[in-house]
Amino acid sequence: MLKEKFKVAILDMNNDQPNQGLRCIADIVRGFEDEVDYTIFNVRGALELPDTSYDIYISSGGPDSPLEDGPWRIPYLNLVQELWDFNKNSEHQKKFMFFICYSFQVVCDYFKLGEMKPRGSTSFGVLPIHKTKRGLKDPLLKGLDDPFYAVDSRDWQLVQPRLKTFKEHGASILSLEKLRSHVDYERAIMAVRFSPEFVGTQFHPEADPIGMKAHFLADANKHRVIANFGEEKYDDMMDKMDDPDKIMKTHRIILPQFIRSAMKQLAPELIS
Ligand SMILES: NC(=O)CC[C@H](N)C(=O)O
Repeated sequence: MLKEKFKVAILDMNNDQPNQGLRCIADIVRGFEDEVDYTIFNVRGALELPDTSYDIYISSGGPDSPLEDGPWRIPYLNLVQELWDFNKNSEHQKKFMFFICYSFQVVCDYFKLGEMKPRGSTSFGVLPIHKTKRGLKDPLLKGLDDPFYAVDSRDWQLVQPRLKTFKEHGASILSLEKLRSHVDYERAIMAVRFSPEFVGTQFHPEADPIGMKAHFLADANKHRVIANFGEEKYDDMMDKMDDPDKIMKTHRIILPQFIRSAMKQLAPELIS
């Protein structure tokens, strides 16, 4: 008998801007091509949204303010709420959702988990991400060191978590950005488990060294990074990209592990 494939929806939040993220997400999902079919939806650029018939939803990063009042926002949040309610009301069948960077920010703001605000300066590069106590035990980050390394690229941050709201939702903080020595800064929240099925990261778990390297070797991008962050930061970032223990490891573990574990929960008898 032909096995039915799992349905994956990739929600492209890039607003038609060139980016590396979507190719990386699609590459990871294609790694499961025997088990899944996937469709890409251009949410901000073309107001496309999946219905609730998919099993797994992966929502990408994207440019500009996560508080932007675009026409995509209400329909997008309605979908998130519908999937959230579905999980609450369905005992066995569940919907799985992964929120990356921009999507993480949008949904953390929607769930009112903390203050979403612009940073003093852009955070950009391959940075160490620290696990919290909960993060050390959570299956999302299993197999990664503490700290582990990931691509961070953002002007916004989620700080001052509302712990009461976290508790009410059953959510937990899984990782934080590096401790900054100047005391006035607050550490941004880098990963959240919203529920057993909904998770998100402020960093980019999909980033792969090949794409990142190609992107930053291109003259225009190289010059932009050097002009904004200096040559030292550029060289440091390029070095870290080659290190198999840094973004390659994060790329290989987080999203594939999420997809595998979702499939296992969706149809335990089909996956060995
Ligand atoms: N890489 C991203 O998705 C960035 C998200 C958002 N535009 C920010 O600057 O914080």
